[in-house]
Amino acid sequence: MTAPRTRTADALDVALALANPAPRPPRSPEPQAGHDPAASADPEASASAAAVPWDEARRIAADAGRDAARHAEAEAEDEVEELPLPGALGRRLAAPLEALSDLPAFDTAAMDGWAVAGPGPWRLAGSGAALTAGRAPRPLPDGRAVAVATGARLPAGATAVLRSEEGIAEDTAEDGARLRARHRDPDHGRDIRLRGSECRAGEQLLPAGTRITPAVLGLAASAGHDALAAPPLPSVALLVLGDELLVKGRPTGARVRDALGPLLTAWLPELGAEAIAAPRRVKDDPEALREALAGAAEEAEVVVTTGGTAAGPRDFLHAVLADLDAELLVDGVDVRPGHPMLLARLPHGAHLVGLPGNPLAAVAGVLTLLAPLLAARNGTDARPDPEAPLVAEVPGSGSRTGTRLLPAALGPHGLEPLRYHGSAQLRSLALADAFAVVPAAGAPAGAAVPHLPLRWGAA
Ligand SMILES: Nc1nc2c(c(=O)[nH]1)N[C@H]1C(S)=C(S)[C@@H](COP(=O)(O)OP(=O)(O)OC[C@H]3O[C@@H](n4cnc5c(N)ncnc54)[C@H](O)[C@@H]3O)O[C@H]1N2
Ligand code: MOO
Repeated sequence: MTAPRTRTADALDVALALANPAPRPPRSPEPQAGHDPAASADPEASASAAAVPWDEARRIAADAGRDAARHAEAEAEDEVEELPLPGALGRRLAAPLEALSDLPAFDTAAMDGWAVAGPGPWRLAGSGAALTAGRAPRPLPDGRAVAVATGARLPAGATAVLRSEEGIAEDTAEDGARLRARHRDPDHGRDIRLRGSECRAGEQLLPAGTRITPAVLGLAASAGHDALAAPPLPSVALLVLGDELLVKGRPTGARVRDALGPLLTAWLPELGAEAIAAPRRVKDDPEALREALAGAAEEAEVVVTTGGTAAGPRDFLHAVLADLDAELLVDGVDVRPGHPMLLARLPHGAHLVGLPGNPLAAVAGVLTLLAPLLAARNGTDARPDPEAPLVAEVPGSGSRTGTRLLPAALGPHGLEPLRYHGSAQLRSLALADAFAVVPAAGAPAGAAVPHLPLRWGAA
């Protein structure tokens, strides 16, 4: 994707290139640009001993999603809804999509010109007015031609379409209007879309479970459907933790804006899930968190929390999960950012994805745990990550271990890591096309590395 270069070139130039020296932020004594305080404070010291390798965390999340799919399958039948076409977008087909008619439903002109019957020259039928799309034509006797527009239903007896640029129509005194081919007669069947050449009525076009994309809506409409049957998407309850978070206005005093409520709410449909409600704000208080989690687990298949995953004085997630007898499937992942992310199974079967509070770390948590969980829940097989060369060196991360996920622009020469990749920073993410997956030791320019595409696309 090269568009960000042209559309947002200035912003991208600022964000590009890990190796470039960072501009000094205005009126701020804080270091910036890859020297995010949260990222440079060495969390190794208190990192969970149970942290699993990044790939394994993704596998565990996908396994959990498959479990959830088996569980959901039993209940899905009662919940299938018939949705008018636009409303079914993003869901999955409950049943195979069948064609309700032949496609095309009739022989159709593929070009503007004349429908001809048999070899030329031809007598031009009718008043000379063209058959246009939507009109039912009368049969065309042998030796006749009639003007047609692209998409028009062809008359019975038509053997080919002669394109307008290939034919010469002239009025003759003795015989009325005549048509001849400029060079040679069209071959039999030329520029005719035959009835049923795309599909026959009753034919299966797509299997059950296919994601309903704009293309699927178009195909369903072409094939005669007004509505599609689809079970609801997995439901997600979003709990945003942190007394310091503001929901509007500028960051003031010691308080910051909640970035994750808006980001995650908007991302869920693309991840194949539906939020049950607006993000719920939860106080930094263990009892409030316990109640919120227990309530959310009753209402939603997946509970997503933000913040409170670490071991700070106001981080209560671990304690509350223990109190609820949750089973921790992943407790910390060997990845930066996003290290303290977690995945748990709550007592009545709902899954909980605990995203770190630092916003870029939370996004890493979505890609590592939530996306594989939901994809597998929706029956999507994991595909190998695409690879692309790094256009610039990524230096090693010193004493730190773990896979690194770096927001990157994907251009014609490969992946260009972006500068603002600190775990509290979203500036580069907003311009990124993908996360480059880089080992802790770093990688030289030109090395092919896997990447996780951001399907929303920054272009
Ligand atoms: N001693 C240690 N401290 C920390 C470690 C560690 O291993 N040892 N890990 C660090 C890492 S890595 C991360 S990531 C964070 C994770 O912290 P929490 O998940 O507990 O998140 P909070 O403490 O609640 O918040 C962290 C940070 O993020 C801001 N935040 C929270 N929610 C939002 C939101 N919705 N929108 C915008 N910003 C948000 C919050 O204000 C804090 O600044 O822990 C490190 N610490
Ligand atoms: O570095 Mo944390 O990993 O700030 O997510």
